[in-house]
Amino acid sequence: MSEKIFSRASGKKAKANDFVMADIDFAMAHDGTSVLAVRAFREMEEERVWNPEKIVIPFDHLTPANTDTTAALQHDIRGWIKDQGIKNFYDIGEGICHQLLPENGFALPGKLVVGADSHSCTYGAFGAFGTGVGATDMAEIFASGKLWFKVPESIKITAEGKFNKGIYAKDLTLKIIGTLGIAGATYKAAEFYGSTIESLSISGRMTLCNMAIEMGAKTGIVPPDSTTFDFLKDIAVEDYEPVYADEDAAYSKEYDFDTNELEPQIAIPHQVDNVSDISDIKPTKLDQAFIGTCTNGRLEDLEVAASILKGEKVAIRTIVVPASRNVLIEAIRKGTIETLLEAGVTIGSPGCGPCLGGHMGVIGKGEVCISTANRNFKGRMGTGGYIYLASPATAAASALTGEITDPREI
Ligand SMILES: CC(C)[C@H](C(=O)O)[C@@H](O)C(=O)O
Ligand code: SF4
Repeated sequence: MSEKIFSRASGKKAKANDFVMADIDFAMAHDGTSVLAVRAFREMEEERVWNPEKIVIPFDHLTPANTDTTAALQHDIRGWIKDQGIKNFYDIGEGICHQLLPENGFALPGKLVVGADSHSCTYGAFGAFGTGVGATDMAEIFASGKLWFKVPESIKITAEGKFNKGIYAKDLTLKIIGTLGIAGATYKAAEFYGSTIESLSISGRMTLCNMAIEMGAKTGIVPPDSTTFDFLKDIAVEDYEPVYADEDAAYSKEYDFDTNELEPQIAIPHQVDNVSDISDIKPTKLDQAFIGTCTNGRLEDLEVAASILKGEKVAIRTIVVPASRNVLIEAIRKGTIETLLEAGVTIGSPGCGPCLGGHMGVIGKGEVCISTANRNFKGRMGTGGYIYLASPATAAASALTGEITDPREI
């Protein structure tokens, strides 16, 4: 799939390990990285972006601004965006970049979608080649619409079977990363196949592809099917042509997972591949639960949490941050937010929230948080804190008891 996408984007037959200069279909930078990309763009003495229609800028990481420094930087970028005529600008409260690009039809099958954020691999859920680059590379894209790539080799990950009750895409994702390791897929494109993958909703596929970078992958890709096309029906911003791997496509490695007996999975601090079945986890007291992020802040995730918390009261600080304004509105319409509020949950404004420790739920020294995010690095949510990663169901069940709890036992 990757060779086909790069062949189209570079205008010549691209094979794994070739170096190509590729045309970017859509480019994204957020409030954090746009500051650095625009600085580099100015240093390069560039004046106009190559195509304002192709650039998408969501403000999500530190929004609403947490300090006067952040506010001033955001003010400057808003001016630049206006000046450049960039219409696809999503200001505070609209949501997380990796939620907004899909919701607004920029993540499309067969496209090359590049973001100045490591989790841009999320767009692979739609059969795009989605990948993250540094801010200076993004400045080059802003200027020319092109960037060089080494075409990655591909690995094939097949998951067969049906989840039992209480098991979700996040559990499969953590299982895969725990098995391959944080460097298990370095610079590879991970293609996902099998009955489990086919049965995943768009939301579940996004959870899976979102974390491809956590095993070092350049991207994760799910072949587009009717689930994908239904989702994109009225929202795709332009025409697209899906690509599929050939029957005899070469993979540098293949992995098989049986999901019939999968248990809830937990990633233990401070590494994402330090993954364990929940039944092997020692009793662990918690100070906070956080449900949100580009990994698990969608409507489905909030609904799973609400179904567990309905009519109950949380035992610890519990923060829910919807991934976008649309998610929040839908969750209000369906009564999900009311259920969560009645259970004692704190709702944050759509965006990254405390995911990377900037605001809205940072944890203190020695504190322990169960989180639905994608990273549990040391200090990420606050110096001296401990982060356990899990599904929204496990996080909600744990919020009720105040310790890591199997959602199948609630
Ligand atoms: C701030 C940004 C550069 C960073 C990333 O690229 O991933 C952030 O989104 C994260 O999740 O750590
Ligand atoms: S929600 Fe977290 S992982 Fe996702 S883009 Fe924001 S900071 Fe990065």
